[in-house]
Amino acid sequence: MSNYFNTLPLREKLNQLGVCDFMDSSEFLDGVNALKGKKLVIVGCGAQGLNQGLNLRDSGLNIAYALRKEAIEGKRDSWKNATENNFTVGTYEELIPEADLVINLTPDKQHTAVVNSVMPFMKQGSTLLYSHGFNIVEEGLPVRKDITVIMVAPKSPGSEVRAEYVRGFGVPTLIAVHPENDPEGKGLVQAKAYCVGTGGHRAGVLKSSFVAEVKSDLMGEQTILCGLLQTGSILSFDKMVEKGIDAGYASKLVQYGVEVITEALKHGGITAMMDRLSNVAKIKAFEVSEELKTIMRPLFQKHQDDIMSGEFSRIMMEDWAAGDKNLLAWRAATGETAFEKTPAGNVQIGEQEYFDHALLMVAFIRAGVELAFETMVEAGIKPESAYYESLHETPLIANTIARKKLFEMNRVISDTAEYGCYLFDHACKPLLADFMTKVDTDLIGKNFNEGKDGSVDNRTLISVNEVIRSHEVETIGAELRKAMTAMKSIKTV
Ligand SMILES: NC(=O)C1=CN([C@@H]2O[C@H](COP(=O)(O)OP(=O)(O)OC[C@H]3O[C@@H](n4cnc5c(N)ncnc54)[C@H](OP(=O)(O)O)[C@@H]3O)[C@@H](O)[C@H]2O)C=CC1
Ligand SMILES: CC(=O)[C@](C)(O)C(=O)O
Ligand SMILES: [Mg+2]
Ligand SMILES: [Mg+2]
Repeated sequence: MSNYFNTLPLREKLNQLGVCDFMDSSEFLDGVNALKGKKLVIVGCGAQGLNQGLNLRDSGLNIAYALRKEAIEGKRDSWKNATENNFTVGTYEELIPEADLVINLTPDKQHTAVVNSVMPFMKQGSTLLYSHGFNIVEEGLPVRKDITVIMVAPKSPGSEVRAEYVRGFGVPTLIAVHPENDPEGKGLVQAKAYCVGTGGHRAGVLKSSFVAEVKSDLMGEQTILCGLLQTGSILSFDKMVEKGIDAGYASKLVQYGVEVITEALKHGGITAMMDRLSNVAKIKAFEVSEELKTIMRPLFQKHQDDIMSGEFSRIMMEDWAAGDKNLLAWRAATGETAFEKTPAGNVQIGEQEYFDHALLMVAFIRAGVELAFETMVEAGIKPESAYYESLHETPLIANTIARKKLFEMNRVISDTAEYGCYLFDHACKPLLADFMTKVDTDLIGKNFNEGKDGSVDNRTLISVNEVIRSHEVETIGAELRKAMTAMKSIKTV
């Protein structure tokens, strides 16, 4: 086995990175019919496994879970997830031979072992489905040639795949067929039907490639979605406490603020988020985010470079071989941060206050979304894919932080995302050290508008608005949000 992407000539690399066709809703009129009556067996019942299974069953499909023997015998959480939700549970031997579709929702680090143990039981002409392309692209696992290999990748944490479906919406999703494994030409039809089953077609679907999904998903999760939300949360909290702001207030402002602030982003892009600030605050947040973009751009580019070259995968797989030594140590260290250990205070914070008292967080989010988008597009990822991966998924990740802080985010996201999140956080904090020495409570903790008469220079404001609104993430976002007619507002505070 070897990194599939690195075996491709440059032309083919760019070709596969650039596969990205927005699929019109008329492409999904056949609903789940292509999979109706088929036996769908999900291997793994964790963040994606459970939540996709609940959606698929509600969409009328026949779902069962094949779990490893130790999970069944040990009544592990995956067994509890499946049985408490009244799903049929069995072993590979019991369920895989009858399966028309085997859905591999185990951790990426286990994929080679899992697929090699499941494949011998898979019947001729069955299909293997992934929700992330790591095993195929970064490890190059060869799959039996009679098996169709497809991907349906929700651009969302597992918990929100379910939450948005229950709201009558869904999450943006990338679908793909592995060019090396589509012997009967049925991959796309099955991927579309599965995507309808998860509700993804209500939010937006891109016909993508395994390569494009991996190289964008790793970038989004390591930078804006998890890495910068972690770094920004910790730095914002620590600064407020350093400056004497009540720790309970600081904890609540950060924990719930990231959700409130990004809910505006979800509905109206960076423009809508920035418009929630007063004119004088918007100009300040713009200036701060421009400075943050300058400081962090090289780090975003390094993450994308390491993802493209395979260097990220190499170092992460070294940690797999070391029994997740770093992942577990970094997870424990995150749990020891003051932010994680300080409960949100029993204090009332109004929805607008989350904006007026947290310009720094608004600036972090604008800078991170734009940098992730720009860096992905520069690397050959198409704007539509970059939008889903940088802007739209940020509020979905923020929903997990609002529930139980960074603990919940790092629990729900994949171990792959969690590992990349910590890598970014460890590099970003020192990068921002000088910048943070200049930050005071006007930017985080207190009302920026206090003591100001609100006057601004018109030409400056006009110019700031123009820069914000003309960014490509805003123009492509406005287009893609037109298709999100079922998007619902969530109750944030
Ligand atoms: N988490 C997310 O939000 C997203 C994840 N993905 C992708 O979805 C896939 C699943 O990730 P995620 O849902 O986070 O995974 P989780 O870690 O949440 O769940 C993994 C599941 O696999 C089982 N499992 C673990 N090791 C093995 C093994 N060796 N053999 C068989 N089963 C095993 C676990 O159960 P037990 O240990 O009890 O056996 C658990 O049920 C990954 O490819 C990931 O990249 C894609 C988009 C988002
Ligand atoms: C939730 C998601 O989309 C991630 C961050 O890519 C993941 O968990 O791997
Ligand atoms: Mg992702
Ligand atoms: Mg991921």
